[in-house]
Amino acid sequence: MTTLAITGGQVLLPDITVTRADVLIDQDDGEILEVGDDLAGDADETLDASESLVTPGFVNGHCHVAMTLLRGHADDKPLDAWLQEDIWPVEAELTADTVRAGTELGVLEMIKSGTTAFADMYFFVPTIAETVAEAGLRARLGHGVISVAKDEEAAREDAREGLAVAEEVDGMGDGRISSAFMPHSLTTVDGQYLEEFVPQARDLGVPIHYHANETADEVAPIVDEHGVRPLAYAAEKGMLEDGDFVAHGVHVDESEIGLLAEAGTSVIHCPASNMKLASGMAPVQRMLEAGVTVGIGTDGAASNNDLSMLDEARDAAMIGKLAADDASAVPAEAVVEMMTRGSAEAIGVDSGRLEAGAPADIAVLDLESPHLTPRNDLVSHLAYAAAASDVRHTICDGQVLMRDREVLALDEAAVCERATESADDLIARAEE
Ligand SMILES: N[C@@H](CCSC[C@H]1O[C@@H](n2cnc3c(=O)[nH]cnc32)[C@H](O)[C@@H]1O)C(=O)O
Ligand SMILES: [Zn+2]
Repeated sequence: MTTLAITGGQVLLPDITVTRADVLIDQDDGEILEVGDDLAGDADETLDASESLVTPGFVNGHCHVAMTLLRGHADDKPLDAWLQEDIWPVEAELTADTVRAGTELGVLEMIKSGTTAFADMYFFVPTIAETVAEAGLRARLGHGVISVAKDEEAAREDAREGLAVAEEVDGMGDGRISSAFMPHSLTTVDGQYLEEFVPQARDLGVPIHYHANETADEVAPIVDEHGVRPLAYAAEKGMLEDGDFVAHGVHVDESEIGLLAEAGTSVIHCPASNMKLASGMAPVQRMLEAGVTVGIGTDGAASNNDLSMLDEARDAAMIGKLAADDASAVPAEAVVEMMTRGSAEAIGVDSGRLEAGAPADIAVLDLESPHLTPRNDLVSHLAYAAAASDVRHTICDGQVLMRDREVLALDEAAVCERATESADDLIARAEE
C-alpha cells in the first residue's frame, strides 16, 4: 500500500465544522484511511497543509466543459437568442480536436480551482472522457440530445448516439467516469423521442439529466401544449426518478418542488448563468426546506464566465437570499454542503466528504492572504471570501493532480496555447 498524508491543516468535516487534523490516504485504492492527529509518520509521502484549509474537492454539478473555447465569445443576451444566434452556429463547427482542446482547458481550470468531479453535457463525449481520464478527474458525462430543427431521422440518430455514448464511456478512467442519458431540455427534445428513448436509458441503468425550468419562456409552451407544469410533464415522460438530476430549476412552483422531493430527483443550481442570462432566481431555500437535494454547477464557461466553484458558491448564497427576500436564507453552511456533498449526491458520484472510507477527492486552500484574514470562521470564508487562486493542492482518487499550485496532470502552458488556437480557428470557421 502506498500512502499519502496531508498534514498540519484545518479539515472541513462532513458535519460542516472545521477541526485541526491530518488526513491519511491509501493511494492504491484512492480512499481516505483516517482523519485524525499525527498521521504524518505513517505515510510514504506527505503534502503540507499548514496555514491551509483541507476540504472535500468541489463537485461541479452541471457543465459544458469544452465551452471554455467560447468564453467571452458572446455575452449580454438572453438564453434563447444567445444559443440560436451565437452559440449553436459556432458549435456546428466543432470537431473532436476542438472539443479536446476545450476540455483540456476546462479540466485545467477545474484542477486549479479545487474541483475534483463534475457532470457534463456536450458533443464528442468519448473525446471528453479520454481527456478527463488522462487528467485524473471524476465525471458523469453524456451526449446532449436535441431534436428541434432536425428531421425525424436526424433526431432519432442523435438520441441513439446519446444512448451509445452512455454505454461506451461508463467505467472509463479506472471507473472514475460514469454516464447519463442527457436530453438537452423539455422544449428542445420533442415528447415522441422522450417516450421512445427514456425507457431505453432505464434499461441501460443510467440516470437522466436535462435542463429544466431555466427560463419563463420555457415553462409557458409546455403549460400551453400539455396543460401541466414542466416537471409534471417530465414525470409523465418517466424523467423524474430517484438519481435523475435537472439543471437550473429556476421557475419551479410549489407543486414541482413537491414532485422533486417525492421523486428523489435533484436540482443543480447554476446561479451565475441564471444571473448572466437574466433567467431568474431559483427558490433554493424553498427546495432545501422541502427536502430536495440541491447541488451547484457553473454551467458552461460562455454563460458564467469561469468554472470556479468558489465564485459559484458565493453567487448561490447571494442570490438565494435575494430570491427568499431573507438574509438568513442559503447560509454559508448550506452553500458549502451544496458545493460538495449536495452536488456529489445529485450527480451520483461517491465524493464530497472527508472521512475514513470516502474517496480521496480533496482540495487544499492556502489561508495566508489578506482576504482570508482574520480566520474568524473558515466555513464562512469558503462560502464568501475564498477564491480559485487560493487553492494550492488538488487530489482526486488519491492522486495529486496539483501540488503547490503546479498542475502535474497537464502541461498548463501547452493547454492554454492549444485552446487559444482552437478557439480562433473555430470562430473563424463559423464566421466564414
Ligand atoms: N447534440 C446536441 C448538443 C447539445 S450539447 C448541450 C448544449 O447545451 C447548450 N447550453 C449551454 N448552456 C446552456 C444553458 O444554460 N441552457 C441551455 N443550453 C445550454 C450548449 O451550448 C450545447 O449546445 C445538438 O445537436 O445540438
Ligand atoms: Zn447548461
